[in-house]
Amino acid sequence: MGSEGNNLMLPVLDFTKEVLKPGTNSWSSTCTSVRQAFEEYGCFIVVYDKASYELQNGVFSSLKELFDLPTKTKQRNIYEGKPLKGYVGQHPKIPLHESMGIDEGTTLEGIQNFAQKMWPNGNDNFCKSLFEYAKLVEELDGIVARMVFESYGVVEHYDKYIGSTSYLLRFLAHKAPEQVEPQLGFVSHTDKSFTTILHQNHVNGLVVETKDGSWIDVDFSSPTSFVVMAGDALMAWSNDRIKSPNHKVLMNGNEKRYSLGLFAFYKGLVQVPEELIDEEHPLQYKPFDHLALLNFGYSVNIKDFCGIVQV
Ligand SMILES: O=C(O)CCC(=O)C(=O)O
Ligand SMILES: [Fe+2]
Repeated sequence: MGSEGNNLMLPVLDFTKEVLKPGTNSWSSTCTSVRQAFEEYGCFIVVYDKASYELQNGVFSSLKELFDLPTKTKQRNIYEGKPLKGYVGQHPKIPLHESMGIDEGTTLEGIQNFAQKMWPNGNDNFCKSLFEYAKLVEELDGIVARMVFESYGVVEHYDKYIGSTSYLLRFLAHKAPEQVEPQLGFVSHTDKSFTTILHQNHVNGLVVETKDGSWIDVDFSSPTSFVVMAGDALMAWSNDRIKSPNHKVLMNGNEKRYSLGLFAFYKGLVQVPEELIDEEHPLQYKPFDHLALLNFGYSVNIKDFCGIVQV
């Protein structure tokens, strides 16, 4: 099912058990692996077993229920100036794709407001599953962020990150293609987030571009697998040590794919830490307002927004 028939794989990092305790040996070695994976691929797979079987089932049956609603109902979730939030579907260029998002998607209030729009009589199961899921993934994002900061020797950035980050929770559905050949589900792009954490049902489809232009089919069909991806804001923060990878969705086979993305946005100025500027790595980005980057246009290059032209 390879997009290019290659055998490339993303690194797989184990985030279960004692790895999650700062100060242990496994924590320190995982911090190093996180940094290496980010610098080499811009993303990696994490094995994270906090979500029970019941929760997984609850989340994916809620997503099915959501996308089975009439288009008119789904269109009630409008853009309102927040990229990634408004309903997208029946787009002629990507006919298999549908998506919609919840701003402040890790808060019960955000999830309930969204559910109210979709189901005016309420939907407790949806709210309960999605809130529990969002909290677990938010926690995972915090662990990854702490590991990144620690691996670059700036662990003191962690508290500020946790206090200043807001999350957009995005739901995606991709229909199975009618053709035998793989079909584009979602166009190639980089994320504008600091980090994005993706999860899916058992149907693969995510493809990620490597530095040398090959494409990796990402197998994260196991219920305990998550993809952690660097967005443009992490690329800028790291002064280009980490590159936000191009990625897209290619659909194959005859099953529908449901996926979720948790997008972290920093409410305030993102600035390259002094520790990451040296002769080998001259400053590449001016301090920038992350939410302004998002509103600047989803397809713009971050270098046109806040990049420093090297002379
Ligand atoms: O569905 C996926 O796995 C990827 C979705 C994605 O790239 C996005 O929402 O930005
Ligand atoms: Fe993406």
